[in-house]
Amino acid sequence: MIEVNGISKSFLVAKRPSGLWHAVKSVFHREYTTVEAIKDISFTIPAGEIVGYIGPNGAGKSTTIKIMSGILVPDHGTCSIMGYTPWEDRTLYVKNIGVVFGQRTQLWWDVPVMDSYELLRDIYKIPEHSYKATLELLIETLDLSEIIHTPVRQLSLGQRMRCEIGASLLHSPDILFLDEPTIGLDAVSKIAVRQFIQRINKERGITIILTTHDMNDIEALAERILLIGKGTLLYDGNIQGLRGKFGTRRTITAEYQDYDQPLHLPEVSILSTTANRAILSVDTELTNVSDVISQLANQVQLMDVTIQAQPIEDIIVQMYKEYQL
Ligand SMILES: Nc1ncnc2c1ncn2[C@@H]1O[C@H](COP(=O)(O)OP(=O)(O)OP(=O)(O)O)[C@@H](O)[C@H]1O
Repeated sequence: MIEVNGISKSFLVAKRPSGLWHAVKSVFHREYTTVEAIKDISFTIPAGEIVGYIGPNGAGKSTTIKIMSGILVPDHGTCSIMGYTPWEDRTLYVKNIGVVFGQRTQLWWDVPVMDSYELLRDIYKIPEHSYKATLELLIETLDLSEIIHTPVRQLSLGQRMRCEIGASLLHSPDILFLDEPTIGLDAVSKIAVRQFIQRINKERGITIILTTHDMNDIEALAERILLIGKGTLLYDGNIQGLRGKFGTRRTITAEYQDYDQPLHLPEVSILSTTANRAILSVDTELTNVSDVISQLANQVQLMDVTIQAQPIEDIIVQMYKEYQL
């Protein structure tokens, strides 16, 4: 459904020197540098998949999404989405996609949300019967009935985001690009947005490309992760693969009867200890968890032990470090 092949994109950026003399000089002679935003990116995405597109700030995520949604033209490479080249067949192509940029709005600021929706209906030439049916469904599933007649500027961020997602789905697209859809939302709204994304993917088979810095979004939603760093694709696989490759640490929390001697646990990082509790970090590539617990049991009277896998957030930080991002 989506085939991206060797796309690259550079931007020519004017150097802005500091100091008055240099600023005056640059009016007559401007120097430029080239920023390579993405380099030779390739991937394919089958219909119905949810893909998390992740990477640190400035990695090239938005540039890729802009190329895939037809806003930018790459310098090299090809991109075929549902048979369209996004930047060439834009008018026909946009009928098949929905785009939500969490930091920007596609709704008219001063008018009620409903008026924006009706304008979008006209822009996309959505037939009245299917518009009504979709609208009803969106009002119900995104809980819009209380807010749809309110001007956008009076909405909270979470309410606006629900309306934005609704707007992007009015024309029943097959593909949805979501750029930071949960940014700035409270915990309850984040969960509501995630559940909705999951639901439209499951029930309507919409393919979703999600960029986010929120690893909980990724854990909740993405079956597959594409990791980009400094414009290059570094990892393409699932979360389990990521854990296997980078998430080798486990945290052991042990509760025991009061013990006032130092613990002897070779190859283990002791994160904290009190008289009756220790938090340990174990690298499973160096030693295994059961050995650590039996060493511990030889020294203290254990009451309770919990073992936690490394949080996905830590794994990502480790990956960024490993790739020097
Ligand atoms: N219009 C532009 N003009 C000049 N440089 C740009 C432009 N758009 C992006 N860049 C540069 O390209 C690189 C990639 O930017 P991009 O916005 O794609 O990153 P990103 O991964 O989306 O980052 P973030 O997580 O911060 O949103 C950055 O170095 C950025 O400064």
